[in-house]
Amino acid sequence: MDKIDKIRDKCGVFGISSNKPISIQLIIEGLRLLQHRGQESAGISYSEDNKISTIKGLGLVDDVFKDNFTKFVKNGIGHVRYSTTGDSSIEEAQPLGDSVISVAFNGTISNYYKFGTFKTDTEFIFSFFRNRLNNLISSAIPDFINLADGAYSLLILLNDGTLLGLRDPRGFHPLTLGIINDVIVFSSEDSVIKQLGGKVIKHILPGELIMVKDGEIIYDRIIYEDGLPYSTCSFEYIYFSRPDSNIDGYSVYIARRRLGEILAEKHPAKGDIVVPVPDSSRPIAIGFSKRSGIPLEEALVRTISSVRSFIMPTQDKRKEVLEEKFGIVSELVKGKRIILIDDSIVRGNTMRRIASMLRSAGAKEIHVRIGSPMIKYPCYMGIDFPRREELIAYNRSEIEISKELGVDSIEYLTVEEMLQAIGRKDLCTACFSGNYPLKFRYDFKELEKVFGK
Ligand SMILES: O=P(O)(O)OC[C@H]1O[C@H](OP(=O)(O)OP(=O)(O)O)[C@H](O)[C@@H]1O
Ligand SMILES: NC(=O)CC[C@H](N)C(=O)O
Ligand code: SF4
Ligand SMILES: [Mg+2]
Repeated sequence: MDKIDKIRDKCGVFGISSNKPISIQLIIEGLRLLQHRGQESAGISYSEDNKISTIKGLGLVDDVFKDNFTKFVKNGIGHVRYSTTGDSSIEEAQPLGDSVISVAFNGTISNYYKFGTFKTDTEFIFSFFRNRLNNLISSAIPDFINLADGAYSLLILLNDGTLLGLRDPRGFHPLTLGIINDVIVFSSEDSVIKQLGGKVIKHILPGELIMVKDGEIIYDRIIYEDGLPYSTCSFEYIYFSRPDSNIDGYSVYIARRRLGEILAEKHPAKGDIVVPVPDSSRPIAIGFSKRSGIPLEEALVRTISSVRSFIMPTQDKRKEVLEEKFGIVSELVKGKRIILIDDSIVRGNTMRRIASMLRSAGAKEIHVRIGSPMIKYPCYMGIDFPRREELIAYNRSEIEISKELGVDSIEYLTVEEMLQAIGRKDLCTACFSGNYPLKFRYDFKELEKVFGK
């Protein structure tokens, strides 16, 4: 696999705990609805007769688990992965564990490489807890929180059926607790719980540990508090999460629409139509159109529904997806001044492709407006932007980027405007600002080497 070109997404976790055996299809369904968070591998661990079994495979949830796969279990965890450490091999897929303990997590342990030779940060988590099972709550988890830096929305399954859910003290990525027909569930995103006919009990707080077993909550406490605010990933609002999700009480859809409104106010453009780059930027374009009064037209049509280009593992694959991903309604763009809206630009693959499609279809002018700030720095907290050189905004001005992309103008939001739009100030902005809300200090050259080799 081409590591140099890799920019990867984050993962999705889903866990269940029931007082009577239920079909494992509930976990599969949960993972399917979280597929947008990881398309590299899918897996499930469940406990039965005091023993954990794990089934996992490479590919999409439907490639790994067929419709007729049945099994009745009380407690289990599932995972869809995009690797931020190691490879995308089956050995490194999650859940990762043995017959006694299994772990599934979303995030990146930024300092895992300091604790030994581990292929992935997940392997570090597994080995950390494997030898400390007797004192899990009293010392192992507090010790882990003290030692580990970075992001983790973590599920741990034990052979006796106990299921633990833990969110890191900065709350980088979401983790939600809910109930679906008497079954307690953990899910990366709350929209999935609602879609499956359940109720959200709570957004798990930073540093909060919840323990459930056989459908009952047996422990729920904030076990680590240092008085520092959340540093939730702003990218969850901009791109990763589903628009119908709510993170810590803030709606993703409304945040995206506001990003578009503020974009129109602070970075207006003269144009005939506003065109979103499907899918994630749609609510941003709606906000832009509403605030500017310029009509929205879906001149770009997404032709394959299930694939996100940015999270494909190699540059070739991303280009392949992009070649097939968009169709264009030429009649809408011919001779027109287009205001083209996307949520973010990472490498510029998408924008390059679309700009050339619009030109070929006869667009007169292309003005790009982006619903987030320029991505200039790597991420070591759950998404892999391993090398600065890959990022189109690294060491380039807006004018240079517009030339590089072949568009007439480009403007991004500032960090302040983005925070104002989302309505939260307590967000991580490291990939935009270079301010890393990590516990320890690092030599960033070393991190680039470890994560971006
Ligand atoms: O600059 P790039 O490296 O091309 O990455 C940025 C693009 O990737 C994402 O879309 P993606 O196709 O992953 O998913 P989406 O359909 O949900 O927008 C994002 O929404 C941008 O369109
Ligand atoms: N995207 C993620 O959350 C990845 C989880 C973990 N760091 C892995 O590499 O598997
Ligand atoms: S650096 Fe960017 S992508 Fe990474 S956690 Fe922070 S906001 Fe999210
Ligand atoms: Mg997109």
